[in-house]
Amino acid sequence: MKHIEVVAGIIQSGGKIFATQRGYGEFKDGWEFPGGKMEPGESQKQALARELKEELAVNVNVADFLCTVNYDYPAFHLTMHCYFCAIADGKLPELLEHEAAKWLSPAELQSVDWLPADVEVVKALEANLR
Ligand SMILES: Nc1nc2c([nH]c(=O)n2[C@@H]2O[C@H](COP(=O)(O)OP(=O)(O)OP(=O)(O)O)[C@@H](O)[C@H]2O)c(=O)[nH]1
Repeated sequence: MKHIEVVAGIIQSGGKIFATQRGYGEFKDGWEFPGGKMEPGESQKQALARELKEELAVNVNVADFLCTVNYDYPAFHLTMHCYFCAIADGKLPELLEHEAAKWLSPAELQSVDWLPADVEVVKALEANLR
């Protein structure tokens, strides 16, 4: 089966977490942590900073590792590495590719319809924030 390796960012600001809604493709309308596929030669943290800049025009400092999740979708196996991120310069994300975004408090994390692979990430995040 096809294997996709992705890095995703849990952007934190003012005690809230940034969630984005996919605007296109098979998983359109699902909520996720922004990020994307690694390119050859990149570290996970370099890939994540690049993807967040491309998708959200945001400069982040990639901080602590949260978790790696593995999930079998019908068409591919996903490995996703998740890191906390802080906005580097105070400039908030802009939605260049996503259709919507929300800043969620820890208590609101279950209020959006996460992609299947993200359910595990949200559990790890809730445990980490507790
Ligand atoms: N970025 C990201 N992708 C996720 C998450 N959860 C999850 O299942 N995925 C899946 O991981 C796959 C790769 O993500 P991607 O951001 O590179 O998505 P994409 O297929 O639109 O790639 P593209 O930007 O190269 O067109 C997608 O199928 C996406 O649905 C998540 O929280 N963040």
